[in-house]
This record gives sequence, C-alpha cells and structure tokens, in this order.
Amino acid sequence: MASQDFDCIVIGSGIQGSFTAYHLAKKKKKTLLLEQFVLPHSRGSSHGQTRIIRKAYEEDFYVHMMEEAYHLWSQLESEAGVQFHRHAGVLVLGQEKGKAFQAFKKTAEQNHIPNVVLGPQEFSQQIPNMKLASGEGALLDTTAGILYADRALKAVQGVFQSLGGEIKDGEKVAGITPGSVVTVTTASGAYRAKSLVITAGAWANSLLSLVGLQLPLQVLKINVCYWKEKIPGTYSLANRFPCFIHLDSEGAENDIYGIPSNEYPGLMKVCYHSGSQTDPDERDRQTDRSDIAILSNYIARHLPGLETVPAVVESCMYTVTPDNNFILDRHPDHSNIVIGAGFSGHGFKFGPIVGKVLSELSVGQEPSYDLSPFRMQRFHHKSDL
Ligand SMILES: Cc1cc2nc3c(=O)[nH]c(=O)nc-3n(C[C@H](O)[C@H](O)[C@H](O)COP(=O)(O)OP(=O)(O)OC[C@H]3O[C@@H](n4cnc5c(N)ncnc54)[C@H](O)[C@@H]3O)c2cc1C
Ligand SMILES: O=C(O)[C@@H]1CCCC=N1
Repeated sequence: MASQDFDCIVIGSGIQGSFTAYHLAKKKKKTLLLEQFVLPHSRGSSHGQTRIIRKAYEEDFYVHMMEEAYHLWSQLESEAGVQFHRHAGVLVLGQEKGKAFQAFKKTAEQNHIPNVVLGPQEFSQQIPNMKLASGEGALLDTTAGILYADRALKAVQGVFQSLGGEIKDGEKVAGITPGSVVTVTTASGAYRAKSLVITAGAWANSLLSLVGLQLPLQVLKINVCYWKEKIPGTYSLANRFPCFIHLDSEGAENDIYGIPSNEYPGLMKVCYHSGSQTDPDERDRQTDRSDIAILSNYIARHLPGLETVPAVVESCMYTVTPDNNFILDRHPDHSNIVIGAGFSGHGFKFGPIVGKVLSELSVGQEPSYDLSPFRMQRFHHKSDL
C-alpha cells in the first residue's frame, strides 16, 4: 500500500467537507478530500436541485455568519464562472403572537435584515395563491433566495482542484490512527497528514467510532416532494413567487417549507422539515410516507393552486442534533482532529463559513466566529452524550 503525506485530509465531500478543502487549499495547504462514493452522488445530504439561502433566523449568531456567507457564495460564483444563486425572497409564516415568529421578527429588526411584515390584507393582495390561517402573520426576508445545490457543490470541488487540491472518490475510509501525524486508511491506500477534518454527514458517528467518540445525532430520511401546479406558473420563480417557511407552534420539526416552481417546470417543492429515522446505508428501506399525508393536507389548506398528490418524490437525509445547532469543534483528546457534524437540515447555506472555520481549526488559527453554540461540550451538561 502506498503511503502519501498531506498537510490536511478531509473525509467526506459533501458541501461542508468540500468547502473545508477549498479554504485549506486557499491557505496553500496540501489537502486530500476523500469520498466513499464515486462523484457526483445522491446518497448523502448535499445533492439535489435546490436549497434555501436566507438571513432570517431566530438566533443572532446564524445571522452574523450569513452576512459573510453571501459574499463567499458570490466569490465562488466568480471563481467558478458559474451561476448557482437566484434571488427569490423567503416568507416566514406563523402564529403572529407565537414565540418562534416573534423571535424571527425581533432578530430581523435587531440585525437590520431587509424585510417586509405583511398583515392579513396585504398578504392576500400580494400573495394571492397562498392562504394563511387566522392569527397568522408573514415576514418577507427580501435577501433570501435559492442555491442550485448540485451546481454549487460541483463548483466548489472544481475550484479546490484548480487550486491544486486532490479528490479521491470511491474510497471509503475504514481506519484512522490518531497522533501528531494522523494516518487514514481506505481499501486503496494509507494517507498521512498533520491534521484531519471529519465531515461525514449521516455517517459521522461511524467515522467517529474509529477515534473513540460518539455524538447525539439522529439520521432522518427526508421525502423531497414536488407538487404539480393546476395552472402552470402560479407558484413560479419567474412570476416572483417567493420561498416560504411555515413555522409550527409545536416546534421546528413540524415546520413546512417551499421553493417556487423552477427546476422542474410546473412543479413546486413543498417539504416537511423532518422525517423518520434511518441507517444511512439502508436509506431506501425507510418507506414511511406519513409526512406526505401531512403535506397533502397542508397543500389543500394553504396552497390551493397545487394538486394534493406529489408528482415527484426524491430522497435526502438530515443529521440532527438535540438543539438543531451544528457541531463545529476539535476532538477532545486529539486537537488535530476537527469535526463538522449535525447540520440539522439547514447547513447548506453556511457551507462557505463552516468550511472557513473548520479550516481555521485544522491549521490552529483562531476561528473567525464564536464557536460556543457549536461545541460538543454543550451536550455533556444535559447528559445527552
Ligand atoms: C431535503 C433537504 C433539504 C434541505 N434544505 C436546506 C435548505 O433549504 N437550506 C440549507 O441551508 N440547508 C438545507 N438542507 C441541509 C443541507 O443540505 C445539509 O446540512 C448539508 O448538505 C450537509 O452537508 P454535509 O457535508 O455535512 O453532509 P453530506 O453532504 O452527506 O456529506 C458527507 C459526505 O461524507 C461521505 N462519507 C461518509 N462516510 C465516509 C467514509 N467512511 N469515507 C469517505 N467518505 C465518507 C459521504 O458519502 C458524503 O458524501 C437540506 C437537506 C435536505 C436533506
Ligand atoms: O435551511 C433552510 O432554510 C430550509 C428551510 C427550512 C427547513 C430546512 N431548510
């Protein structure tokens, strides 16, 4: 077996690992990005047509990260010479007096996020094909839009390679030996590096078991549903229909979100922000479709211009932490092993920032953001770990 030396090895070429590798290559570090599947693939969490990008969040720390994320996404578009970002706006909908809606509104105001609050009358005038329930309000984050996920992932990997980075796909990592030089083994070889970043998505705990760590992560299969417009164009991006996130008063896991029809003409993406537990290697054995019944019901009440049976159902996975915040940290016993995990169904938009801070941790630089919300230590107090 050949043994090859790198400054850094990144395991997992989803959006987080690919952006980490990109930032490391920008720091002139000799970087290897390892991926178990042949690229491109649709077995993880970063594939598919679209993701929402937005500044509207309940927490200030995410808003601060998104300020820079927009610049870095646009920089990548220039570097790759590819457009993968479209402006659309996102409507945050929910019980006007509810905790979650109020938190979004307060954070938007405090952080001067360009937004418009729509009362019931304004809403029905401006968004005629969507119905709100009584007592519900709407906040339009006018900064928001759509990222074309597959295109964006290909772009960041391409720029990484053009900076001298190496991708080895179809190589599943089977062994990790920690130390001042870390050795990573696959069926094809052994690779050595001064530092290691693990960004393995739904497989995080399988990889972490190789270095004596387990995190409180739940892997969920998500049914990605597209619904046919009764009159083509009613909910289209071309007709300026925005994205939406409909907050549920019971908690974020019951939220429903939508993306205007665009990538598949005449079909609008409307999904449930949760799913059923799965083993990532057995994803397609998970056949629970109870979320689709909830979505059909939702569509009948709120989006009357859509048919109530999905036209297309694709699959994806969330890897969820108990508080829905990410894990961005070092291994407690091996400071040259860095972990990015638990992106909880909302991590794509943060890819450029996650990659930036993981690359900083892996080269021993002070991270650009306060990482206290993302430390794994937070779970010790709640004896979740
Ligand atoms: C349906 C859906 C909708 C979403 N919508 C949004 C949205 O609108 N906005 C948003 O910001 N986010 C959204 N997200 C979340 C976002 O897509 C994820 O947070 C993000 O893609 C996670 O990226 P990742 O790199 O952590 O994981 P992944 O993309 O899964 O990458 C991990 C990689 O590691 C590889 N790997 C694992 N084990 C090994 C091994 N042993 N050896 C080598 N390689 C290995 C895997 O094959 C995989 O390629 C959505 C997610 C889903 C599923
Ligand atoms: O992260 C996002 O913006 C989307 C929308 C809400 C549910 C999950 N992802």
